[in-house]
Amino acid sequence: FLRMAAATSHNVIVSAQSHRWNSKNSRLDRRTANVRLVSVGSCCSGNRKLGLVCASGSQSSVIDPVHLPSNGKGDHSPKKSSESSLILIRHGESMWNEKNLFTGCVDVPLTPKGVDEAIEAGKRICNIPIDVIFTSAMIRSQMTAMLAMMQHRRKKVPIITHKESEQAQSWSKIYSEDTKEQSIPVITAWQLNERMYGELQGLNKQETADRFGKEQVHEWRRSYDTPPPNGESLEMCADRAVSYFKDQVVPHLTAGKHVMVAAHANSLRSIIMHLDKLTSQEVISLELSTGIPMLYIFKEGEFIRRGSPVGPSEASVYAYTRVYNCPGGWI
Ligand SMILES: O=C(O)[C@H](O)COP(=O)(O)O
Repeated sequence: FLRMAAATSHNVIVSAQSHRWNSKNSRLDRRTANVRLVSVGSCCSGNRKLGLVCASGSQSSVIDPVHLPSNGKGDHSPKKSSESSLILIRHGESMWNEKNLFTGCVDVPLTPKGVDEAIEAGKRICNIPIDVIFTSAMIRSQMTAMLAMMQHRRKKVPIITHKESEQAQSWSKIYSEDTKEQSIPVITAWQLNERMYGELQGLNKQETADRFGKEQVHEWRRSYDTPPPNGESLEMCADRAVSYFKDQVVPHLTAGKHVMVAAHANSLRSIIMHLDKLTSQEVISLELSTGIPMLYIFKEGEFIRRGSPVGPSEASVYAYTRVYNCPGGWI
């Protein structure tokens, strides 16, 4: 089956436990089978999943240089990847998500469940290289980024950079190159904040639907160009979030840096709409779950979607799947 799948120019991912991985690997002729065998397990939770995922599309070479498989000539030197990874993650459940309140630009923290979601997300991305982190100016996205990074295998310290004034910049200076090397800059940006929900902020979503009608509230929440009362439409949110992404995030990817962006449902929907070239109709069905990391590979100016990492792979090639969230959207 693997040879047939590979012969039909499909990239095939076989996710199996490491001992099965080795047995399959010994039987396969790696030169003919464009097959990626990964052992999907969690570096932390210990649970392992068996499954076969056929993924067509280009093979990612974003491999952690620490674990590079030898190329058969005894050469273990890290292969410089011509690709960068981009991780997008919506914050974990917030205290107003739990109460089903419209949050928008109100700055509320995570719930304990949201903390757990951020930690779980960190386990799933703990082997994916990250050189710089972007968050919104809101605590729920910053908490998510920090908690996720606590799980990262490299154990680098994420440090929020302060450039709001010359004094803030000078007073937060790090005077050791080694320490800087062991840090990851976290850049906070209001442009990545959640869309401003106007007069809906603080209202209960169900009560609002009862009052204004389900269709009207769905249009406010999911349409591209209909703003909530005195709030931002997705289009208005995209004007700031996508512009910031292009001007500030993409240059890091172009320079070969690996980036994580922790933000919000709608600021990320606007960015994903841009990355996936979704129409204003298609974006209506795009829903993002809290705390689920999404991986893109940036190569030669293009973004290749890789879905949500199902877990760190011991073979350090990242098992990823296109995970659908019914109905219609994906996470
Ligand atoms: O701002 C909020 O209420 C949530 O973060 C997202 O809300 P939505 O799912 O209604 O867009």
